[in-house]
Amino acid sequence: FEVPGPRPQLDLLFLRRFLRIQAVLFPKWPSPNVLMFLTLLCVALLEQLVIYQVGVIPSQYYEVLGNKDFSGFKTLTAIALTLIVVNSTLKSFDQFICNRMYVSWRKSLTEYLHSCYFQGQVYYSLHVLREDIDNPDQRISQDVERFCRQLSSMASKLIISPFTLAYYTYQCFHSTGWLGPVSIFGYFVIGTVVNKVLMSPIVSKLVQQEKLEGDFRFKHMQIRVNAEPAAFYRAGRVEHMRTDRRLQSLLQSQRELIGKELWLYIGINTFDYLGSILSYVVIAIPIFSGMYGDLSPTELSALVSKNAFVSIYLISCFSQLIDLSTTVTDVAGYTHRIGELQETLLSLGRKKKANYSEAKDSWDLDNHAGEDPMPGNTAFLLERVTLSVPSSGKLLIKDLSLRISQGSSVMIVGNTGTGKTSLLRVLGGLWESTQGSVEMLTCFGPHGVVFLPQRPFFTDGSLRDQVSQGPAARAGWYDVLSPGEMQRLSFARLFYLQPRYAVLDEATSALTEEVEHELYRVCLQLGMTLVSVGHRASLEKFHSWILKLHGEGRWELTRCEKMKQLPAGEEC
Ligand SMILES: Nc1ncnc2c1ncn2[C@@H]1O[C@H](COP(=O)(O)OP(=O)(O)OP(=O)(O)O)[C@@H](O)[C@H]1O
Repeated sequence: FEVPGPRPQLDLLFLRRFLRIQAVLFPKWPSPNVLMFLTLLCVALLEQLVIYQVGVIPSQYYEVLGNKDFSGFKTLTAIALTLIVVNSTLKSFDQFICNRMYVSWRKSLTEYLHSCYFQGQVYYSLHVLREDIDNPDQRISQDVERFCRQLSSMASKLIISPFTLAYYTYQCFHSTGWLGPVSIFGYFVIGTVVNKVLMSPIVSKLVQQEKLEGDFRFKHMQIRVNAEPAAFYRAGRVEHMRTDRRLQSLLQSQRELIGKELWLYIGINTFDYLGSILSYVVIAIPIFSGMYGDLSPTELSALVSKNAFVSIYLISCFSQLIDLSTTVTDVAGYTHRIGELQETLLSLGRKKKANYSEAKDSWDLDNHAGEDPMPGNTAFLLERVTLSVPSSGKLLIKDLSLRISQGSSVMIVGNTGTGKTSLLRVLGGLWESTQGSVEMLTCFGPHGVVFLPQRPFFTDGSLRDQVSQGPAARAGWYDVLSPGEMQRLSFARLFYLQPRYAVLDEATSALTEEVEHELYRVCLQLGMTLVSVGHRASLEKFHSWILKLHGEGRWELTRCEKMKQLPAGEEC
């Protein structure tokens, strides 16, 4: 397995992708996400103020207890209890805002990706024509979820760190001189460099593991969707083996990831424990250099306690940042996967926009009684079109010129794999022609063209939705209806929409000849012009032209003499 493109790492590409995602999470001022982030910043700052107060309480206890001051002890205890209540309330709010932010980020990022994914037919190009982006569905659902969860879990620590670092550096400088902050900063720089080296291989491993996770899930989905044919073929044993094989490679990748993480954990834990010793070394230096020679033992222990808190806290601020390394590697891995998807979606979207007008693409089902937005009686105009299979380059049709106008129905025939459906894909804007121009001069939907693909499309929704909205909740229409029933339902949709042009790709293959005849008759009576792909010769009489594809680019267009004349007065 190789991740396509550059190996995902903690590099400039990561930074660029991360910033691009941030622009989606924080689109403008004042968006709810920005406001939530600022609230989090305020709560985290307040929290730090209280933590500082709580932190210096032990040193005050030393003083009060050393002087046997009972009333001071009572006051101090009351203050400590109040501070603890305030602190825990603020901490809980901090967690609450982080969780809300996670949901809000997930909403923004997923909705953004959805808008790119469903725009034009980008989802089609992504799944059918692009092989470099694995499991886009998993990236949108699972990777975005984990990215937002991990990012929100480190949000409050990250936003507060510049403030706490600045404050405690000043405090540390105040009590230990320049030696304290300089040695702590030096320690942090070394820690970061070591961690960066340990983190990079984890990021690329994580990206690979997520791909294998997606492949494993996809295998289960394949079996779920094709449960019936698989059961007829008795495919259980083979599928069991194949699914287990995917599981094994996923588990192997997880083991390797854990192995690489071990070194990172060793790094993090070593720096954590070194940090706790470092704080006492930093305090010891002014003591041994005789700076506090005139203090009594009680005063000295109060001072040591206060200084220890300041430098321990400064070190712990840095340690917390180093502890975030594992979260950062996760975030970086997901950033690369989401970033790759975003880049591909945007480039596909731009390409689609350049080739196709959005106005022709969308139709509003509730308002289809209005004016025809594209008058004229030609639906498609093909000029010297050459068509090849995008992935293999196999030539299907060469130099085809064709005008499909109202009243001149065309039937496309030819052997298996000669490119009949591919020609419809070009008409529908799913594929691009290799040469020549394809113009669609009408819109999709009730006033223009409706496509009935070879596999009818049903989604969640009521029966009424299936007919009226076509391509809109009851799950499992595919499980409930027989192929023939699905084809009949597709025609119900066609008769409901009554478009001027209907493109039918073997739309009656599962029906009897009588029913097929009846359905085609109704189509003509409703004034539809048909572009059909079919194998039965009995269909020819419903068309004025026959386009025969011979494969390898050759084709033949003939006029059909058998065009059926509908008896006058025949009602549908
Ligand atoms: N997404 C794809 N990727 C690669 N090759 C494809 C793709 N879709 C179709 N092809 C290939 O293009 C050729 C033409 O396919 P097409 O679906 O147009 O055939 P057809 O004439 O409609 O066949 P049938 O009568 O079986 O429906 C076939 O060889 C097919 O394998």
